[in-house]
Amino acid sequence: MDTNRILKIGLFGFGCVGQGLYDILQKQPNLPAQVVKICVKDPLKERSLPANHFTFDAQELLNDDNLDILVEAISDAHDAYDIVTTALRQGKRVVTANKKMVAHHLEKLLQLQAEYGGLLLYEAAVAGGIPIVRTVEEFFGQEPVSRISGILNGSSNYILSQIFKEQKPYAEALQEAQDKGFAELDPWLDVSGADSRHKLCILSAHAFGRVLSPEEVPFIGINALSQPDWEFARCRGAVIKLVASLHKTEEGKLVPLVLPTLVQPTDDLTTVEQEFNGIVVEGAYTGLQLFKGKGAGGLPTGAAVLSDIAGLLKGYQYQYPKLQQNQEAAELDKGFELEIYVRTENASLLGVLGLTKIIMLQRQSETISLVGNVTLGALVKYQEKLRETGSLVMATSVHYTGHEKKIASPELAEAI
Ligand SMILES: NC(=O)C1=CN([C@@H]2O[C@H](COP(=O)(O)OP(=O)(O)OC[C@H]3O[C@@H](n4cnc5c(N)ncnc54)[C@H](OP(=O)(O)O)[C@@H]3O)[C@@H](O)[C@H]2O)C=CC1
Ligand SMILES: N[C@@H](CC=O)C(=O)O
Repeated sequence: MDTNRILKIGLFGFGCVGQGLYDILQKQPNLPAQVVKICVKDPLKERSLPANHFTFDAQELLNDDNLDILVEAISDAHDAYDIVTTALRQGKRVVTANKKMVAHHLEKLLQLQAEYGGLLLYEAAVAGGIPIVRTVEEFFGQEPVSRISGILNGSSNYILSQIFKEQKPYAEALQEAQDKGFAELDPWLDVSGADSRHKLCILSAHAFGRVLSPEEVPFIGINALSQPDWEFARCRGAVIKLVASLHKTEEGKLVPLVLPTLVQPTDDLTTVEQEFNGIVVEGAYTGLQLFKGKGAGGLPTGAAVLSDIAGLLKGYQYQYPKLQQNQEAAELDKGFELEIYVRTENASLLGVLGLTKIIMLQRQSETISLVGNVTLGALVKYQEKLRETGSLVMATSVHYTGHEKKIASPELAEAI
């Protein structure tokens, strides 16, 4: 960071990410940046720093004109929105880690920056320490991208690794993800796939020039998985990963999805384990590239925040080149078909999903499992019902292509 005076930072939140940033700044005293004041919520909580470092009043930081940059790293997306929009209305420079807030309010955040001259960066909001936002924004700014897909939630990936590799029960693996600071305060966001969907929406604006609303992205999480699903994966010689994917069809329409997905040993994502994230970007000229790194945790995420701080100091701002290029927002391809594995106790749901090319796998008392093709439109429409009924929808391939009738294993296949 090249500045001739100490940069004064006002920090909101002193949990995993806030503390991560603070610790990095302590580890590198040569950095000309200092956290001057920290705003937190709970006055009764024990802190690792003396009390005079903290305030419980957000206005104290928002009204302090001596602060150069505000860093927002709190767990509450509503309060984060209030803090960030207030700061942007004051024309301030802000870094946020809050993907839920950015995904739900990107249009507004862009408008406020244009209107009041403030700046907002959010590298930490997507894939922790992997510099994917800036890579997509900068490197892929001019090159058409046809697909961006991968593992965007460290907690889910950690849990799946623990279940597959260490044979740990789900609840124990989730508790570990929470203890290690990977999980959200409300871990439903992680295990339901909602957090991955938020990150996919953010990447969409940079990679495809389309501000996707989270409501447009169907999501099913790893919380829907149970024993027969692991068995199905094993029979197919695959592992299960939570994959978020956005690709462009030949007609130029978009297909966004967040689903547990069968990943084969030959697929790039198979090497992405524990809290790591892995993102495959397919560019028109560069072809496929895999970006892999720590997707959660205090230090990797704190490092992403630090890089945004340094970026702001140098006057860096997102240009959203794809948003500038796209005059008309790309439509979603609601008719796009993909092959899925479904397990449900709600037979009527199978009817409304409009599945085609069905292969019945198993019927055990109330539980039915089958493989068939479904459209994106049906998943968007019935995702809530699927979640409510504890049904699982899992993509049978990361490539979403082959609709070929492949029987999972002779012992599972009851009838065709
Ligand atoms: N953990 C991770 O690996 C990553 C997290 N993120 C995102 O970063 C943000 C922070 O996550 P994380 O550090 O894990 O969360 P934690 O739950 O560890 O910490 C949250 C912090 O926010 C504070 N806080 C909550 N509400 C308020 C409020 N209204 N005003 C002031 N402070 C408040 C809490 O205060 P108190 O201490 O008093 O409870 C706490 O210090 C979230 O948006 C998360 O999604 C992004 C990438 C990775
Ligand atoms: N809870 C998130 C934290 C980083 O974004 C995750 O597990 O990926």
